[in-house]
Amino acid sequence: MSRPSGASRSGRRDRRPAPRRPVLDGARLTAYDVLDAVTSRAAYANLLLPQLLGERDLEQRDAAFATQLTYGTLRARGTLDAVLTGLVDRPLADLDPRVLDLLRLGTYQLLDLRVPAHAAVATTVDLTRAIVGAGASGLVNAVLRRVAAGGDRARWLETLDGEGDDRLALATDHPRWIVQAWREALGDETPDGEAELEAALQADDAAPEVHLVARRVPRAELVEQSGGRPGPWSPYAVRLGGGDPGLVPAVRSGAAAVQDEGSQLAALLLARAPLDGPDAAWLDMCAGPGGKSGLLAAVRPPGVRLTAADRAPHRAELVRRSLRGEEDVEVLVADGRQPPWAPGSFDRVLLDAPCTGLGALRRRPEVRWRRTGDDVPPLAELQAALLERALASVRPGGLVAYVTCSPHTAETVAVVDAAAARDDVEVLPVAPLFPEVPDLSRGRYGQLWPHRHGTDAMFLALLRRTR
Ligand SMILES: C[S@@+](CC[C@H](N)C(=O)[O-])C[C@H]1O[C@@H](n2cnc3c(N)ncnc32)[C@H](O)[C@@H]1O
Repeated sequence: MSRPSGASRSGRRDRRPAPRRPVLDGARLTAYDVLDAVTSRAAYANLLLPQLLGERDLEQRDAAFATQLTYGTLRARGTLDAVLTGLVDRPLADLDPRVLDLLRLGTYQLLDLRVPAHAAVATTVDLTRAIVGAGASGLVNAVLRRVAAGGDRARWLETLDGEGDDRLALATDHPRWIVQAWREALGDETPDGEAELEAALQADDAAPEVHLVARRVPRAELVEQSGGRPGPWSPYAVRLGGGDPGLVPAVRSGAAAVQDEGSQLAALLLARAPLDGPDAAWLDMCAGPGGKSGLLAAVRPPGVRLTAADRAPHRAELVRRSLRGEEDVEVLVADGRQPPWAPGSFDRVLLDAPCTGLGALRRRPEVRWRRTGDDVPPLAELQAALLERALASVRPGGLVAYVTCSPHTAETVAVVDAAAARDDVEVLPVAPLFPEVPDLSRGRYGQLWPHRHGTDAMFLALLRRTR
């Protein structure tokens, strides 16, 4: 995987004549540029990295290495910082942020990749000299040599000597508060306790498969076009082993799209639930960017009108694009807490609530360190307010599906339990609607997990307004 500095053929800076400077390694430079953007302007690696890889024309092998470096370094930040803390003579927060990112990049290679120590150190020192200056490169050289002398991750974990959740947090690259949130979320449904907790945490560290949704194309045709295989749970899902989904004809035409199979089940929850009485008006209350609306539009029975709303105008615009070509749909820019529609207007409402997104940690390597436990209470308050309005938006007897891409108890069970305590609300168990999906029950609700289902950790709940 590694390449000595000087062997790179790619990256704009590589091609510049630099007689007295080392030729920079394109993969490592790209990884550094993403780390720097994540640190300095809160960029999202999953959006920026593909853009840079496209612009820089890296060879496939280098692009794969850049991806591994970027995602691995971002995910492992807690462990890397724990190692570095003991080796730098000042608080890490007092370092030049560029130097800290370079130290993390080098340390990740030493701990987790089979990059020879001399290559990991030398290439990081070269990068530091070019990006920050010669003074900083001395510090990076000295610190990385000490990291290398401490051995790989397993040896460093012994040295750091954490116990219980601290050990688990370091070993699986999660902040401690997320370890605790996962333990609580797995709770009583966990047959093998700690072993499953560790499996759940480790699953956040593996690259997810790409899933497609066959909206307006038979799934068998999408399987053939994409070379994928049918997803096990959603009748519309195709799981790809590899390849660029953008090249699949049905994706290009809009008849199919990229969508996690768990998100497909969340939309199907609303569509599948049995309903007495009229069934003509559906609402997707927090619809942007329109993934679930797209599937709802495709699977609704004839005669159902779909309204999709989002507070953010640019997100509503994405919903419009996702619903292009669909008839009998309406897209609104609206705050679900103060909706423009009259109470009781809908037969079914999907509330895919804004949440921490902790259920999609596989896709966003930096999110686990960007989020903190303090983010949860204000979101839970917003979720409760939106759920109250969602219940007011359905007619008596109407259904509300409450879903989040987070398994955190405060955003899921606690929000729905509080609403279900009302005497005009009834909980409908989720698992019987998906008999094909094993280990779905979280009490009366449903919980998908990457380690169990190969999906994002979507939470699913179904409520009926009784009067
Ligand atoms: C989890 S995302 C929805 C994802 C979407 N259902 C999909 O499948 O593509 C939550 C959305 O809620 C929107 N949102 C946040 N607060 C809102 C509010 N008060 N009213 C309506 N939408 C809101 C956000 O703009 C965001 O697009």
